[in-house]
Amino acid sequence: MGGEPRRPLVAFEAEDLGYDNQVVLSRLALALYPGERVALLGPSGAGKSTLLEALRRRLGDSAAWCPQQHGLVPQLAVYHNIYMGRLAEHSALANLWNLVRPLAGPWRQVAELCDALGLAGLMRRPVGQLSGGQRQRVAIARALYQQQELFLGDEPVASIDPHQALRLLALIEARHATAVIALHYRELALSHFDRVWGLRDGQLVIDAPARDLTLADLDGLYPDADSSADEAIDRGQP
Ligand SMILES: Nc1ncnc2c1ncn2[C@@H]1O[C@H](COP(=O)(O)OP(=O)(O)OP(=O)(O)O)[C@@H](O)[C@H]1O
Repeated sequence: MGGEPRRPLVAFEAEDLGYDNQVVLSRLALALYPGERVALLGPSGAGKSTLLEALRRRLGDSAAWCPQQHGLVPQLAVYHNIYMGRLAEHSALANLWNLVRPLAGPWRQVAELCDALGLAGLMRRPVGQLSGGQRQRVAIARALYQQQELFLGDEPVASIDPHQALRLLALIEARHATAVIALHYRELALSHFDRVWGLRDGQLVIDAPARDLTLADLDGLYPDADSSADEAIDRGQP
């Protein structure tokens, strides 16, 4: 009976998050527990990136990070962009050498990720020559390559079609015990996550287990809700 109370990995207790002259999320109170998969929803400008950045600052290097702007170097090959996920683990000399002649171990690991992400055959291609969806998958691969327990993703499947988005989310889930992922597919939020955080008008208005929520609850986050994208996913599923 009883046992140790669960300890959150990170918690905010009535904190204001924002920028110099603007509070974006006021009196934010939430906690992230080990093993939770959280979908972060809300209309554009609601503060999803602001919250993810704050989580990232708190969690530091223990979180794999897939940012919205990707932060890829267009002149460098896919392999090198993914390798950068763990740049800090190697000596400066090893990193320099790797630029000229890829190290065998990292090359194998990156190749395995590229296979899983549908990027096989593109490892030597400069990222600047890839499509938007391919770049997004390189950004996901770089975050997966960090091999952390926890994944923070700022719309990592935004420019990817819903069916592939499902596959990529499954890949992320399989490799991370805990995740917070901003996304726009409401149906996916309910079917593939444990918990939903919903932001609207500067507040966390939903913080609930996904099983307790309906699509209509999530529609309420969006001023001009349209579930057609989600319905498209429904129709496409076997
Ligand atoms: N670096 C910044 N400096 C000042 N204000 C910012 C900065 N980044 C974002 N904001 C503002 O903070 C608010 C929330 O932005 P944020 O990027 O967190 O929203 P979001 O929910 O991630 O939006 P989107 O879905 O469009 O990516 C917006 O009003 C935005 O203009």
